[in-house]
Amino acid sequence: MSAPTLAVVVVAAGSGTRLGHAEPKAFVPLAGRSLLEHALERIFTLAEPAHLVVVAPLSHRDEADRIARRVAGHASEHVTIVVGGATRQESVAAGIAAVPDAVDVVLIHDAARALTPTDVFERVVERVRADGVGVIPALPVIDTIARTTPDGRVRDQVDRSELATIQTPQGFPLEAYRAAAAIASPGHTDDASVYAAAGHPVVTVAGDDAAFKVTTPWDLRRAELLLARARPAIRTGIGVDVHAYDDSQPLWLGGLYWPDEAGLAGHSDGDAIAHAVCDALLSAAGLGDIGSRFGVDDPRFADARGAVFLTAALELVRDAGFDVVNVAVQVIAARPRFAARRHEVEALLSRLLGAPVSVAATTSDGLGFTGRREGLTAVATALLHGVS
Ligand SMILES: Nc1ccn([C@@H]2O[C@H](COP(=O)(O)OP(=O)(O)OP(=O)(O)O)[C@@H](O)[C@H]2O)c(=O)n1
Ligand SMILES: C[C@](O)(CO)[C@H](O)COP(=O)(O)O
Repeated sequence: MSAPTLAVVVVAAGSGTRLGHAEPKAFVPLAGRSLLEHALERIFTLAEPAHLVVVAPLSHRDEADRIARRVAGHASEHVTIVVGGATRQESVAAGIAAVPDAVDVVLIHDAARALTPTDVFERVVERVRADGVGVIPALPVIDTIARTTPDGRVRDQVDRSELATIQTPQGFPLEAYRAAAAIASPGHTDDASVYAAAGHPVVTVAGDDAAFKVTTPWDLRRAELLLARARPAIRTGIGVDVHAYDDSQPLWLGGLYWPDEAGLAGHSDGDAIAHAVCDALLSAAGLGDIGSRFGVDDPRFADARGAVFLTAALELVRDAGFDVVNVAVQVIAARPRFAARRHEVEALLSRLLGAPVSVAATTSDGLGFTGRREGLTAVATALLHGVS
């Protein structure tokens, strides 16, 4: 991919005092994913490729890096993570400094506006490119606005037809924005005011109700409800896992220990059934896969039994607002002889997942690597039901 000429700076370094969670706001979960991840997903569906700069708190720099690279996938080379400052304005400055020089248009976006639809980004970019001005999404004010005194008395009303509420992303020609930011006084609460203070024109395009800033616990609940409504009630997923036999290892399969059988090689205990089921659950919930969720560098999962992975995957799926309807597994292997313990495996997995799990097994009639008794394959499907 040639170097993008668009950059998006996502500011995610705020603490979220008004939301009141232990972790910084951008890392608070919303339907199983962080606010930051939701925000980035909507940026990576932009038609125009963009260089992404995420501005994170020092404490969550590595977490931001993991999230951004997971969402960016093959575009990860165009991701930069920087550490933010004490105010939003300082965080934006840190982000802008990291934007590559090949960029000509920059968008500045709040991670807290996690559900901002992609078309708002597109409207802003299009207008900056067309007119070379600063562009901000805006919505009309719908409430009556009054000027009040510090002790709560109403002084007068303000003509709301002249007012708008301002959202992000806010877009600018990069060079002009950098020059404006270099001479800006502190205390700006958005980027358009930095740009306008240097004498540049700023225009509005239509904002979107879904681009609201998650600020209070009520906002988070509203975001959860919006996602629940958008989510289809039923989802299916598929998972496949293959492991080679390793005579020096004990066999753990379907959560059970199989004495006198050759084990399976692999990270953790090589339980291909449990791993395929995890992938099916995560895939159905749109939560990635076992490798990206429970990486080999995560000490919780070194040498972990299948049940540990299944319990962790189930927790993620439930946090994302789903219940498991059922899981089906097909094992393809010459050994172990499965029939004698099938019911035991089904009972154990069903108990772990709180839903029926059925397991079937077949050989491959001597064909392929399973036929040559080199390894075992497990294929699983999962059906989930949205509950929130
Ligand atoms: N020092 C800061 C302050 C804010 N932000 C980011 O700017 C956006 C808008 O700020 P706001 O929602 O007000 O976030 P907080 O400052 O975290 O919230 P609060 O005022 O409740 O503490 C958020 O995405 C936030 O992460 C930032 O990157 N650096
Ligand atoms: C940039 C912004 O989201 C536009 O509405 C807003 O100004 C951020 O202000 P905050 O005081 O940092 O929440």
